[in-house]
Order: sequence, then structure tokens, then C-alpha cells
Amino acid sequence: MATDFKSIPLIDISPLLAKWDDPNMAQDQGITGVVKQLDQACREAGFFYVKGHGIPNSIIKEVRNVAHKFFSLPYEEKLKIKISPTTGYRGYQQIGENITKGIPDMHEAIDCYREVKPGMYDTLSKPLEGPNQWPINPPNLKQLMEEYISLCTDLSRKIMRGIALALGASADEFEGERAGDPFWVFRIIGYPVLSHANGKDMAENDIGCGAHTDYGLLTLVNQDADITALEVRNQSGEWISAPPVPGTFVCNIGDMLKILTNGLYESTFHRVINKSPTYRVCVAYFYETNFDAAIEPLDICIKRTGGTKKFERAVYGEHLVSKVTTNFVKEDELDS
Ligand SMILES: N=C(N)NCCCC[C@H](N)C(=O)O
Ligand SMILES: O=C(O)CCC(=O)C(=O)O
Ligand SMILES: [Fe+2]
Repeated sequence: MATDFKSIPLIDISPLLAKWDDPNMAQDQGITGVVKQLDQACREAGFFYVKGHGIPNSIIKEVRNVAHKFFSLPYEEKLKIKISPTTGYRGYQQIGENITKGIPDMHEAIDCYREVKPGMYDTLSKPLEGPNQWPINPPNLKQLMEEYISLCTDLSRKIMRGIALALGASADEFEGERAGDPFWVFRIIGYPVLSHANGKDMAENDIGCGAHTDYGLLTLVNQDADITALEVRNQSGEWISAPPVPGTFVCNIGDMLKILTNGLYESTFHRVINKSPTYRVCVAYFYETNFDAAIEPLDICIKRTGGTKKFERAVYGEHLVSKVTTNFVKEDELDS
């Protein structure tokens, strides 16, 4: 968010995907072109669209269709997989249950996380322990989403190799202890049509999702076609729309990549307002570091940002757990 960008750039990443594993990839002209665009987009906006990503459009659309089907079920049905602290914060949350900056968000969602086995990361991961809660209806939802998550994980790993090169690091900077065993978060989100009863103006809680940053490395957003609702904040505080572009994902940078890059790439604030007359679905995949990774600015990024370390070391799992466990707590309950 280092600039007053007015729109979000679109990058064709097919040259990167063609040679993501090539030992000489850093010298490849096609890849160099992609890497330059990634660097510019990450510095200027922290948001970019990708095309040429290789995930079939039929799957991308089916994922949203199945999400629509789930949200159109009666509440009793959806509540069979209700989220709670005892389900590892996995499952369905009703409209208004998720809280951002003290205000209930006008969205419903199924929250999923990579499975955490008991004791896996000692007490650190305890709040998130457990398997995901998948609904029985629609019957193909679980299988489709699991396949989609695996495609998103592969794609994100490849984009992160391009981002590593963009930083002037080696392509595998985000593998090994840092993100070689990446955690992931997955949210199937539904935004109802706003009711403007009593002629009231857009109220605070007409916001589908309040301004926030994402927590990890890289987010892949699969949003409904034909509805513009996602907005990204630029340096002056203007909200710039990220309208759906067919066949693309919206990508954005999370808090861990901001720390790693010493702020060279920022985790940009964004929010969602569905002003359209139609129910909107978004399926968001979040590619993260290893759960127990201790994240601090890379030397190469400290150099590129004037030589001073701007962020202290953070453990990703701690950051995630502190967010997740407060996302469902109302302001007046926080201290009690
Ligand atoms: N895993 C991610 N990024 N989820 C995004 C949710 C943002 C809203 C949440 N209440 C918050 O305040 O963070
Ligand atoms: O609905 C969207 O377009 C984005 C959702 C989002 O920002 C999030 O879940 O973190
Ligand atoms: Fe987000």
C-alpha cells in the first residue's frame, strides 16, 4: 500500500508456471518479466490479479456454485456444523458472528484450517485442534473443496517462488523451515443482500467484512462474477474496487510476508460491501508459513528498505490463534 494506486494490476503468470521448477528459472526471460510485475504490484498495491494460473475455470465456477447451494439451505441444516471453540474454530458461522474491529460482519461462512492433530504444535495449536466440519449437503462439497485446496496450495507455492525472486532472494526462500510445510486457511463466505428498511443509509454494519489485513503469506480470492464488492485501501485512504475479472484470482499479501519483507510489501487493508441486489459468494484460500515458523525480516529486505529492521520476530501460529480466538468475541466481552 505504498502508493496511491487507482486500480489493481493483472499479471499473466503462465511463464512462471511453465518453468517454476527449472534450476535456471531466474535467468529465463519469460520469468523475469513476471517477476518484475510481481515486484511492482507487491510494492505498489499488495494486491494483483493472476491469469494463466492453470486451475480450470470449470472447477473455479463449480466451487462457487456449490457454496451458493450450501448457503441457500435452511439455517437448521447449516447449524449442524456450527463453529465453536470446541470444534477448533472450524465450521459454520451465522451472519454477524464474525467481528472485525468490534463490529459484526454481514457475512456467513464455513471456516476451515489445515488439520491439526492433538499436541501437534504443543499448546500453541491447541485452540485449532481437530478435523474440519464439512456439511453433508451438498454431498459433493467436501471432495470438491479438498481438491480445490490442493490446487490452490500448489499454485500458491509457485507464485511464492516468483515473489522470492522478486525480492532478490533464491526461488526457494519460502521453502524449508519457513514455509516448506505450509499451513492453510480456507473460508467459504456468503454475503447477503443488504436490506435498506426505513430508508436508512449505509450503516456501519451493512459492511460484509470490515477493513482488515490477511494473516499469512498470500491469499487467493475466488469471487462471484458480475458483483463488485471487494475494496482495497490505498495510501491516501481511498477505497479502490477489485471487480471480478473472469478467469482470474485476486491475490493479496498477508502479515507474515509484510514482516519478512520488512514492509517492502505491505499487507494491504481491504473490506467487502455487497451493494448489489444479489447474494454474493467468495471462496478465499490463504497460503501461510509453517505453523510454528518464527518470522522476521529477511536481510536482503532490510537492505532494500534502508537498513533498519522495522518488525520484531513473530510466530505465525501465535498470530493466527490470537486473531481466530478474538474474531468471535464482541467488544464488551473482551475483558470479562
Ligand atoms: N483468515 C482471514 N484472513 N480471515 C479474514 C477475516 C477478516 C475478518 C476478521 N474478523 C478479522 O478481523 O481479521
Ligand atoms: O469477499 C472477498 O472478496 C474477500 C474476503 C476477505 O477479504 C477475507 O475473507 O479475508
Ligand atoms: Fe481478507
